[in-house]
Amino acid sequence: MPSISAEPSSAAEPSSAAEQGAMEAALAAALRGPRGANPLVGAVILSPEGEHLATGYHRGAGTAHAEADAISEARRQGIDTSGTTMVVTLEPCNHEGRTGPCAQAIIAAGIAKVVYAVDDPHDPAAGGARTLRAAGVEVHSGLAAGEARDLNREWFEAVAAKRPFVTLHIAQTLDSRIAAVDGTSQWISSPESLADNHGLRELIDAILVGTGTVLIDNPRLTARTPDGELSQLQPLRAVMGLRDVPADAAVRGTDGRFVHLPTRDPAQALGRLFDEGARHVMVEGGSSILSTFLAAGLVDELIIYLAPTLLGSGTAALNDLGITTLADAQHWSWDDAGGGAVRTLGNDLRLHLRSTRAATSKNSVPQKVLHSEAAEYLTGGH
Ligand SMILES: NC(=O)C1=CN([C@@H]2O[C@H](COP(=O)(O)OP(=O)(O)OC[C@H]3O[C@@H](n4cnc5c(N)ncnc54)[C@H](OP(=O)(O)O)[C@@H]3O)[C@@H](O)[C@H]2O)C=CC1
Ligand SMILES: Nc1c(N[C@@H]2O[C@H](COP(=O)(O)O)[C@@H](O)[C@H]2O)[nH]c(=O)[nH]c1=O
Repeated sequence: MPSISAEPSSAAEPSSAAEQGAMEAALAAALRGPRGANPLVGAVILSPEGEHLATGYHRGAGTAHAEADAISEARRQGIDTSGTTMVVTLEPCNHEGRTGPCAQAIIAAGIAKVVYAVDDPHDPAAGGARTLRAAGVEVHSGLAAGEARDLNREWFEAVAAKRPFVTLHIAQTLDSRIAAVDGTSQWISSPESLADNHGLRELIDAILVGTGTVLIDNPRLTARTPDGELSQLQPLRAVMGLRDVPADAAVRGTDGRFVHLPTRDPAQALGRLFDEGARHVMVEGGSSILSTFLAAGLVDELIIYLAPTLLGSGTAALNDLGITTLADAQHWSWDDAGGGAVRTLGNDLRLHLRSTRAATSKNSVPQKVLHSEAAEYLTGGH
C-alpha cells in the first residue's frame, strides 16, 4: 500500500488506516474524470467501522461533484449515510454553481465527519469546511495534501494565475505533419478521432485557432454530432492574429459566439478569453499557434491524434519552441486521467499527456502509484 502524506494544518489530526485507504481510493477514482475547467475530485464514504460504502468522482464541468456523486451512489444502494465519514480529495464547495453546494449536501446526508486533502483555492467555492463545522460536522484537512495537489497541479496553477486551463489539440501524421504541402488536411484523423474531438469541443468553453488556419481551412469550429448536427453546447470561437477575419468566414457564424483576438501574445489572448468567462480553452492550431502556446509554457494538457499516415513533407505540427539544445527540451508525462494516456480511436492512437512544468519531485509519486488502480477504470484499449 503506498504511503500518503499528512501535512500539518490547524485541523489536522492523525488519520486512521481506513481513512488513509479511503483517500487512496478517492485519489484513484478522481482520475476517472476529465481534466478541464474543474479539478479532478474523488470521494469515498466510510461506515463508522471503516468499511467503504460508496465512491464518487467528478465527471467534468456541469456534472455532479464527487461528494454528491458518492452520496447518490450510496442512495442507489439503499445505504443510510447518517453518522458516516466522507473522505474527499478537495475541500467540499460552498457555492451554488450549476450543481448546488456540496457542504449542504453533506449536511443533509447526515454525514458526521469529513476528511479532505486540500483547500479549494477558488474564492467563490472556498469556505465549505467552515460551513460544515458550523453545522456540527467534524472536519479534518491535510491528509494526502501533496498527492491531491499534484493530481490537479495544472488546474491549481491556472486558478492562481487567473487564466483558463489550456488543452492543446494536434491531429497529425506519423511524421508529425498537420497538413500536406498544398495545405489540405481534411482529414488526417479517423472518424472516431473526429468524433472524440467534437466531444471535447462540446465540453470546453472556447476553441482557438490562428488567422492562418481561418484563411486556409475556413473552419466552422462548432461542436457537432457524428451525423453533422450542432451539439447542444457550443464553445466560444476565437481567432488569434493581427489580420482581419474575412467578413464571410464560416467561423463568424450567426450566433454571436465569435471573438477576434487581434494579438500575437498567447497570454493576452488567454486573458481576453478569461474575461469572456472561459475557464477551459482548446487550442486547435495551426502550427504557429500551437508553437507559440507551447513556447510560452501555457499548455496544461496535450491531446494528440496520431494517424498511421506519412506525408514526408507539408506543415509540421510545430515550427519553433525556442529550443536549441537537448537540455532545454520540454518534457511531458503520460496522463491516465479521463480514460487513459493511450487509446485506440479507429485507426488512430489518441495520446494524452500532462505538463511537467509545475511538478515537484516530492509530489510526483502518485501518478505512478495510481496507474494500476486507474487501469481498472479504463474503457479504451491500452
Ligand atoms: N491537423 C490539425 O490538427 C490542424 C491543421 N491545421 C493546418 O495548419 C495550417 C495552418 O498553420 P499556420 O499556417 O501555422 O497557421 P496558424 O493557424 O497557426 O496561424 C498563423 C497566423 O497566426 C497569427 N499569429 C498570432 N499569434 C502568432 C504568434 N505568436 N506567432 C506567429 N503567428 C501568430 C499570424 O497571423 P497575423 O499576421 O494575422 O497575426 C500567423 O500568420 C493549415 O494548413 C491548416 O489546415 C490547422 C489546425 C489544426
Ligand atoms: N485536419 C484535422 C483537424 N483540423 C482542425 O479542424 C478544423 C475544421 O473544423 P470544422 O470546420 O469545424 O470541421 C480545421 O480548421 C483545423 O482546426 N482536426 C482534426 O481533429 N483532425 C484533422 O484531421
